[in-house]
Amino acid sequence: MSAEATRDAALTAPRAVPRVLSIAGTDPTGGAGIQADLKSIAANGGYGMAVVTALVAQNTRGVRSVHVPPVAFLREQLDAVSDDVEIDAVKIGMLADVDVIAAVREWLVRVAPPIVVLDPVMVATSGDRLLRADAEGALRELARLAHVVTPNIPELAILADEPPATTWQQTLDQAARVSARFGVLVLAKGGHLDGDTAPDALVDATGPELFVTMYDASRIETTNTHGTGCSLSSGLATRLVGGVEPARAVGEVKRWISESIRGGGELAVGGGNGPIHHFAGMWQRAGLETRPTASEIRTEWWDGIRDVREQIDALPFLMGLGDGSLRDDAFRGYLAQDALYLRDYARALATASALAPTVAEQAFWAAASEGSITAELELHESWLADGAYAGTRPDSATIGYLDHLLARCAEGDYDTLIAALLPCFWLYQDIGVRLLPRSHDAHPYRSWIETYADAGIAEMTEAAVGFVTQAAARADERGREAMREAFVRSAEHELAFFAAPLGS
Ligand SMILES: Nc1ncnc2c1ncn2[C@@H]1O[C@H](COP(=O)(O)OP(=O)(O)O)[C@@H](O)[C@H]1O
Ligand SMILES: Cc1ncc(COP(=O)(O)O)c(N)n1
Repeated sequence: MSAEATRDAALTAPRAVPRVLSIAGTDPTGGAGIQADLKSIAANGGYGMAVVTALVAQNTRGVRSVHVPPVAFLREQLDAVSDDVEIDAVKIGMLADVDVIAAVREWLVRVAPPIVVLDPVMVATSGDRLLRADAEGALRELARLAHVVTPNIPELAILADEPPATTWQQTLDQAARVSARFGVLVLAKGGHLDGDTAPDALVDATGPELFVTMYDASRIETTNTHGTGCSLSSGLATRLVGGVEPARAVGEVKRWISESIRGGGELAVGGGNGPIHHFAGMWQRAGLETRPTASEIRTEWWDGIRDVREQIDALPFLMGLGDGSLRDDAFRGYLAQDALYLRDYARALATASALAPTVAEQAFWAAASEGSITAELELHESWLADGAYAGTRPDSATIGYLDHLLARCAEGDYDTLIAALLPCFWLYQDIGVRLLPRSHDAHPYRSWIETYADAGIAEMTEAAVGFVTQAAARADERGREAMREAFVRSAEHELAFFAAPLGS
């Protein structure tokens, strides 16, 4: 892509996380108002912000009192947000009185946010007033500045300045009149009608043609409906960002509110009309698990086998290998076992290649398998050419290690298999690099040490560590634990393998 095309794409693509401002009243029990809005915005994928219009002493049983701070302070809050943050959408809830409405109106005209959803809050579920009766006319006029209004049946009646609808058809007709009169989309909510459905309809009578999109949902038998209207409108504002078709955004938010109403019972908050569970579906689908990064796993796993590494270093075999004092027959006996090991290790590497999810990994494990066989052949040619070890049978350490690897192959789980394959790369490369300073021209095991201290081996080890730890970072907790166990077991087998030639 050219630089211009990249920039154009960045300008036209929806911002990944919409910034959504709620202008509303409070609910200290967290189920309605601003507290519900912030949860809804987050649950629908947005970054939530909040300007408080009124402080409401309320709970799930009802409203106790309302405190409206000075309007000048409301203006300061609104400007503090818009002077700093580019706002993608605004949801407006409780406005309390005419002065608050006037301040919000002036700000809306000046700032012109791209999306405005107005929930014409008038009366709480408990029946308490949240808008002074003398402010209804001002709220009606504010509807002209919104893109979508989300009235329930009593609120729709007040917007229409008519008696409340008693049937769903009357509701739709009334919504069409409000839509045409104020030039706004109306999401009419049938939640307050009797019956076993909770139908909603998006009504657009702003042009010459009438468009009605119906959303049928079965009514959920519950008393946990505190804050449904607040939640629906703020979730909708969030989902409208980025030019999403309103009919589609309503469908999405409706499915979300239904699962959140259904999950409300789990919360058991308060003794009245309880809140909905804004994250019920999300928590169920994704869980609450956190995941470590690949580099954290790298450190944790390496530290986790510190004692095994220290025990390997302390083995007489390793000490003799380092200072060159190791007896020749012990070393050749070890190599004969290693040659047996490498043939099956190569098969396990080939299985990892066959199971690999990406071509890069497939190629990597195939190359490692080939390298392993080549190493086996070279061992025979250089150290074991005299045939003295030709009939060697695998000892119990070799059998134990290979059984572990071949069992992981048989399971067919790529992640645990590559975790089991890793210690052979990592421990040998580490030992090679640490023994290298002790090698010299006359050192009897110089070629062995230099093989494992080689830059090519370091590169392959780095790649293997990368593939394994990235797979572990992607895995869920159980999968990651199974990988770690397979890795530790292989490291322990390496210890037994190094201990075997000298009988520990
Ligand atoms: N018992 C219920 N079962 C299913 N959906 C419901 C139920 N109660 C409300 N809803 C839905 O929740 C949303 C908010 O509706 P409503 O309760 O009418 O708003 P408000 O809180 O403004 O009165 C609507 O989509 C409505 O259909
Ligand atoms: C501050 C505030 N705003 C709105 C509502 C309405 O709640 P509901 O969504 O249940 O109608 C409320 N109870 N409190």
